[in-house]
Formats: sequence, C-alpha cells, structure tokens
Amino acid sequence: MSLPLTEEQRKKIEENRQKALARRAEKLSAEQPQSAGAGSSIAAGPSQSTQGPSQNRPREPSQPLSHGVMFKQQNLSSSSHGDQRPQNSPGFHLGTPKLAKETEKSQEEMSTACHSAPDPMTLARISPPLAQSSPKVPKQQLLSYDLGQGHSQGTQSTPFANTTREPLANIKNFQKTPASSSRQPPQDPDLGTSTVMPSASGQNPSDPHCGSGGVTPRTERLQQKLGASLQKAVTSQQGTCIRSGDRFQVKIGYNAELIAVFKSLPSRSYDPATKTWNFSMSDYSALMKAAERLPAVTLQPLEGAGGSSEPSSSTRALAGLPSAPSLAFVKGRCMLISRARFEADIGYSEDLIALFKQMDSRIYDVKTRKWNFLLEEHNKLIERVRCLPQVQLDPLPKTLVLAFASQVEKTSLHPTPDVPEADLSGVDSKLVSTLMPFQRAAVNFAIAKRGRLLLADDMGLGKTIQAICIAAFYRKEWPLLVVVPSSVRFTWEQAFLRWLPSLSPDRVNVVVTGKDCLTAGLVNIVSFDLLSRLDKQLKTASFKVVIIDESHFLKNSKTARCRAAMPLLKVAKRVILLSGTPAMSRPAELYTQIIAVKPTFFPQFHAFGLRYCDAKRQPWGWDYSGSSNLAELKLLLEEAVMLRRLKADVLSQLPAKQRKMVVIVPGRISARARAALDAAAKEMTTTSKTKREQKEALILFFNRTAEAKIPSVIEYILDLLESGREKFLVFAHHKVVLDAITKELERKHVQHIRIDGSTSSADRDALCQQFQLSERHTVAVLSITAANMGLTFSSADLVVFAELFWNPGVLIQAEDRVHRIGQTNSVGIHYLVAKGTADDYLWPLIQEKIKVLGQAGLSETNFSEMTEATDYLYKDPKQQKIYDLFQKSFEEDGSDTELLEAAESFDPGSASGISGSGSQDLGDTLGEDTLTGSPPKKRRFEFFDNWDSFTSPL
Ligand SMILES: Nc1ncnc2c1ncn2[C@@H]1O[C@H](COP(=O)(O)OP(=O)(O)OP(=O)(O)O)[C@@H](O)[C@H]1O
Repeated sequence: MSLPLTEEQRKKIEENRQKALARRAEKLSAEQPQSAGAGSSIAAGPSQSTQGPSQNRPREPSQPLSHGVMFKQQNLSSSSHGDQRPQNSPGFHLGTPKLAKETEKSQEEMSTACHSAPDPMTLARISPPLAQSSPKVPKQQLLSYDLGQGHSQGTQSTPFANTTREPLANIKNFQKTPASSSRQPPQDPDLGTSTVMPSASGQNPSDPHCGSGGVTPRTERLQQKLGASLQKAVTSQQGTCIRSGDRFQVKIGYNAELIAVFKSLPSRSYDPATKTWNFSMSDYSALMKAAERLPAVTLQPLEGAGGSSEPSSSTRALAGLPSAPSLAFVKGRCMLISRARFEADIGYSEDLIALFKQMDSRIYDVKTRKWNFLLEEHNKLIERVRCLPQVQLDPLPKTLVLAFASQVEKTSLHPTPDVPEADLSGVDSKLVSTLMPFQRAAVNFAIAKRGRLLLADDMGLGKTIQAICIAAFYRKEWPLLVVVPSSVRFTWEQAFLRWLPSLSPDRVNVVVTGKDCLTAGLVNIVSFDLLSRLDKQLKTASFKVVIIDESHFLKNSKTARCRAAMPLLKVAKRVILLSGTPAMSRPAELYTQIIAVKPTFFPQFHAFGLRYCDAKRQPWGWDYSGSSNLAELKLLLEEAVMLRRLKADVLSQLPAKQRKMVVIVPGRISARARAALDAAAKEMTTTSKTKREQKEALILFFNRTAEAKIPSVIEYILDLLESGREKFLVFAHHKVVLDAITKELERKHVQHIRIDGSTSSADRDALCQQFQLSERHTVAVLSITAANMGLTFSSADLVVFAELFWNPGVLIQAEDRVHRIGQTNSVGIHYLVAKGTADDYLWPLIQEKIKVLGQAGLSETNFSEMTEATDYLYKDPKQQKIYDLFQKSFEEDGSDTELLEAAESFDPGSASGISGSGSQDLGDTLGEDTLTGSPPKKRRFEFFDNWDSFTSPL
C-alpha cells in the first residue's frame, strides 16, 4: 500500500506544478500565437466560461476532440521537468528508480509523436489515462473489463479506478492543472498489486487525486466532474441503449474506441442486419462505465435501468456519502465444494470482500484464496452482490440449487441425512433376506429417490439383485421393462426366477426377435439393439418401471439404442440405471444417464458442457471432450442421481469368490447347426447304438456345443470390454473356441495373451508376467487344461469360462489363477452356459460332483448355492438319459483322454465333427474363415447366420 503524502510533500508538489504551469503558459503563448483566437472562442463557450486559463485548454472547441493534442498537452507537462513530477514522491509509486526513469523516457518519447496514435502497449505501460486517451483502447486495459480473473487486484482495478475519473481529470487538466493529468505514477504491472490496492475507502492511493488531496479537494473535483459531464454531453457522439429481452443493444454511430470496448465484453454479439452490437444485461454496467470514460461518447442508459453511475455517484458524493467504490469489473461464479458449502470463484474486489465479511457462515480458505459459505446463505449473497455494479457473481446453476434445495433453503447442521428404512414387506422374502447390508442400503436409497437412480456399484457387487428388489417394491406399477446387452438377456430371466419365486415363469418375456411382443409379459426383457428395431411397438409402449443394465450403453445420444430408450425413460415413473462404469473417459458420457434419471437437470447439454466438460469453441463447433469442476459434478451426482460403492468399500461383506452362471443362448445358430446338435443328442439316446457309438455321439455333441457357443461367447467378451472390464481371463477348451476369441481380440486391437498346449513353459512365464504388469485392457485367453495350474494372474479379478469342463477340480484350479495370494478383491467367476447344448448336462454334472466332494469334506465350494437356479435343465426322460450318459462317460473311464483328444482334433467343417487332421491346422483354418468370412471358405461359416452382427456390435 502507498503511504499518504506528508503536508510538506504536497506543498512541494503544488509549488512545482504551479511553476510548470507558468512555464508552459509562457512557452505556449510564445510558440503558438495563432491559437490565441481559438483560445478566445473556447473561453466564450458555455462549458468553458468558468474554467481555468485558456492557455491550458486542450483543443479548439469547433474541432472534434483530438487525442493527439491531448497527448501533447499532457506530455508538455510531463516531459519538461521530470524532477518536479510528483512520482518522485514515495506516495505515488513504490517502483524502483529504474522504473521511474523508464516511464519518464516513455513519456518523452510520447511527446515527440503527439499527433499520431501511440502504440497501445506503450500507452498502457505509461499510465492508464494516457492509454485511455488513445483512439484504440489498449489491450491491457480492455482485459480488465473482461473476466476479472484471478487476484491481480492492482492490475485489474487500477485502470478503472483511474480512468473512471478520467473525464474529470482531463477537464481539470485542461483548465487548471495540466500537469496533474500526465503525472500519473508509472505503474509496473508486476508491482500493480502493491501499488494500487484500493484503500478501505475505495480510493486508490496511487490516484493523483487521492494522493494530492490537499491540492485538489474532493468537492472541487466533483464539481469539475459535473462540469466535465456537461461538457461531454455537449460535444460527444450520442447513443442509446435499448432493451431487447434479456439483452440490450446499443444504437450509435461508428466510434473506434467504443467498438474496442464492445469487443472486450464477453457477451457481445454483432447483428450485421441492423449493424448494431448487443449484449447480455450482465455486461450492462461494465459497458456504461467504460463509455463514461470515453470523452467522445455519451450513451443514454436503458430506460428504467437507473443509468450510468455518473449522475448517481456524483449526487451521492455531493451528498456526502462514501465515494464510488473501485470500478474494476470483476466476474466470477459460485461453485459447490461440499454438500453444505459453496465458494465464490471470483477475482478481487474490495467491496465484494466487504460484503463477504458480512456473511455469517464465511470462511476464507488460505490455500485456495477463496471465500466459502453455507448453502443457506447462497441466495442472500447473490442478492447482495447484485447491488454491486462492478461485480458479477454468477449463482450456482438452477440444477444444483434444486438438487441441494434442503441445504439452500434452511440451515442444515447434518448435511448427510439418514436414508429411511424402506418397507419391503411386499417383496419376496427370499430376496429381501438374501440382500447384503450394503445392498439393502441401496434399495433404501433408491426408494428415497422415488425409484429413479443410477446404481453405479463396482462390478460384481450384485446390481442385478438390487435392481430386482427395487423394481419389485414398485410391483403394482408393472409391467416392467428390462433393457440389457443381448448377451445377458437370459441371465436376467434366470435372476428374476431365482430371486422372485412369486413370479410365475410364464410372466417373464424375453424378447428375442423383432416379431416378439415387447409387452407380452409382466417382466419384459429386451436387448438394446433389438429395442431400437422395435420402433412401431415403441410408439405405443409405455412402461412405468424400467431397468437399464449397463446404462453406459446410452452414453452417445446419437446412437439408435439411445434414441430408442430415452423416450421410454422420459415417461417412466421409475428408472433404475445400472452400470459399473457410467463414464469411461469423459463427463460428457454421463449426460444422457443424468437426464434419464432427472429429466429436469440441465435441460440443455451446452450448459452441462460448459460447466463440467470444459467446453471450448473450436473452428468446427464446440468441443465437449474435456472435463471441469469434477468435484462439484461428483457432489451433484451423489446427491441426486447416483449411488456408487467400490468393492473395497464393502469388501468385508463380500464372499471371496462370486460365481455367476451367465445363460447364453446361441440364438442365431443356423437351422443346420441346430440340426447337428439335435442329431448328436439323438445318437446318444438311441438304444440300438453300441457303447462306442454312443460315446462318439457324446463327443460330437460336445464339439458341436463348442462351435455353437462361439458367437455368444465373443459377444459376451466384447460386452465386458465395452463395459470397462480392463483385465480378465477367458478359459476355453476347444482350440476352435480359443482361436475364434484371439482372432476377434486381434481384430478389435485388444491387447491379449494366449496360453494353450502349444505354449512353451518359458513363454508361459513371460506371457503371464506381461499380463500381470500390463496397465491397459488385457485379456488372457487360456486353455482350461493347459493353463489351469502354476500360473498367477492376481492382477485380474474376473474369470470367464467360455466353456464348461466336466471335471470341477480343473475348473476350481483355473478359478484360482486369480483367487490367490496377492489378490485383494473379491473375485468374479462367470460361467457361460448355453441352453440347448451339452452345457445342459455338464452344468448339473459339475454341480453334482462338487456336492459330493463337499459332502466328503473335499471342497468348500457349492456351485448351486452361489449361482442361479438350473431347474430348466434335463426335465424330460430323454434328457435324463443324456445326463446319465454324460455321467457314466466321465466317471466310468476315469480318464478324460479320449474326450480331450477328440476336442482338440475337432473339425467343425467335417461331416462327423471328429476329424483326424491336426488341431493346429484346423484351428488356424477355421479361425481365418470365421473371422474374415472370405468367400471360398464361407461354406464352413454358414453354420452361423449373420456372424458379423455378433462380432461387430453397434
Ligand atoms: N446377496 C447376494 N446373495 C447371493 N448371491 C449374490 C448376492 N448378490 C450378488 N450375488 C451374486 O453375485 C454375482 C454377481 O452379481 P451381479 O452379476 O448382479 O453383479 P453386478 O454388479 O451386476 O456385476 P457386473 O457389473 O459385472 O454385471 C451373481 O452371481 C449374483 O447372483
């Protein structure tokens, strides 16, 4: 802060000034005798009659205001006697002697170029009044209109503080004390803060008027100011402000300085049709203030807007009220920092800080250098800030105010309200009693949110069971629609039947073709892709309760899935979104999910984009791919939209292994494939067949099953990747399956490793290490028999079994590749079980074996308790027969050699399905075929119809 001048210093300054005046008057009259006439005509003008000596007048009244002349006048004083300038006084600047010298030099330079427009930057360096007099408004100065960002108080407030008084200073200079207009202390932008920090009274000690108060009393200045206004009104270009909606336009002729001001205002918009500029009301006050400072412009204020601060501030000042505050324009916004508090993210304004200090809940954060307040004071603060003409503090967006209404409207000493326990007496007790405590909490949360939420629990935390429970709470409002990735349609069906015994199986409708009815059941399950193809039915369909599994599938509003689902969600009363990864790379991905839950939040994406996506205007349009204010977004989501728990949060409630049977239906198997499977099944049950033939039939059935599962397996893996699963293991048995998976991963450029029987032991270790250390998406494709032992993959926590294997011991060993020392998470195990295939027999066989092992104390694992019901399996006598055959084949032999060999050498292209050709050749050939679909080999591929629709989901 500058020190006030001593009485002695003031006297000295005044003396020097008077001397300089006298010298200049002498010099002028000697050098410019021709201006004497002009001088007399000025003296005759009404506004000049009471003013000072004519020799100090800047220009001829008949001419427009000439900045060149003004510079000359100013520089005459500044250049003539540097030693007499007040900036040598400690009260004018805290700059170094070097700085003072530089300024002096600059001013001298200016005096030699007085008739040409000076370089704006030079002007800005010299002093704001000089710069402001330039025909071009200097950039530095204009910047201070802009956003008032940061805390560079001095640099922001000074130009305004000084220049606002500038018309007054100019007139005064021309009339009485020419030196005073040009003797602004040099201001180094770097020193701005310390030299020009507004004083408590709102005056700037570096302002010559403040600093030399003894020389120019305030009342005198105010009178001069009024005179200046009058003078300006008579001589300047007139314009008017006209309101138009929430904006206003300015009607005025061309004026370069004014245009420069226009261009500095953030809300500017130019209408080429009417050739007028218009602005939002938030820029009104800044514009009026800037216009006041332009000597050649007078703007009529908006009707009813109270006009510019000029008359009112003058009147106020005359009435002895506190002088006008610093007129630096600062702009900022409120940001939420916790459930209960918000902060003002805004630059420095003394008045604003004074206002902040009046708020009861104020806290100044020394780290962020920002003030924050309780939400309950938000509205009060905003209201009061609106009375500060030079401050614009944008309130919290409406969405936040709505979401946190309880805090905004009243004092909340307990910012985290308890969620009431929901009455679940109407829901199947089997389900309710199975819920883990954190799952029960989610159900309570959802019901407190009236059945609209995004349940974003980490993967494997049981979102399915929670969603079913929430939906069941609203059972009276069913029919229910469940939209899911197609690979898990039947898993959902099983889950409903498992957890809601009260639901009759025939009331569950899985929509599998475009011809199926979307509303046929009480629970209707449909895939995203199929939903988008049911446009006719969608027009009439209306569901009050909707579950969307993997809701991040809706992240792109332009996709067909999103366009199909969003209208349904808009009209639904309850919307339950499920996703372990609602946004995988950027906040923009959350928008559709947010409005699905809360349609009134951020009705325009742009507003959301500006606040949370760091929206940037690019030559091609807006770029919303960034992120901003994520802490606030998180608070908003947690308050009103989303519930998310990580595995680590609830680890103590989780079992070490979570097994899941994923029912896949090789629904798109061609008729030929179906026939092959059926024929194999028939062979097994034909009594006339020898044992040997029956066994061959069983092997064929097993092989055909592998082949039939491939598209669904690949679809499931791709869905997992799309859902953000980063690292997981896929076990398969048949080479043809392993090949198909790896080829597809290659095609999709997904990093992966493969270990099968042909991998050398050195390579096995290296590949295993590679997987363990990889931080990117990685899939380990592993042979059940070749990679079920001796390898550690603890950096993953998910194992997918693409195929079943008859020996549960081998399966459990394979599971334990991730579930071992080093594993800190609960591990997810997904068994893909295909309906209508050998899996129908293998799955119960495995369960049976495990049960026996368990009874003998040899296994702690109980598959049937941990996985969905399997009662759809082997119901008729024929099926029972096949099951018996499976059981016998795998138990009697005591050796799996035959089956293993048969599986390895399986050639899906051969008629028998049991080819003698080497597995390596076979696999490669088939892989290429299936994945490239090249015409000559297409025959083999006819086995599946529409392969690409599996491998390239939308
Ligand atoms: N309370 C519970 N009791 C018994 N089993 C449960 C319970 N909660 C979840 N499970 C089982 O845990 C497994 C994982 O559940 P689920 O598939 O619903 O998880 P998720 O959160 O949807 O995972 P993802 O995001 O991978 O789909 C399932 O087999 C499910 O049946």
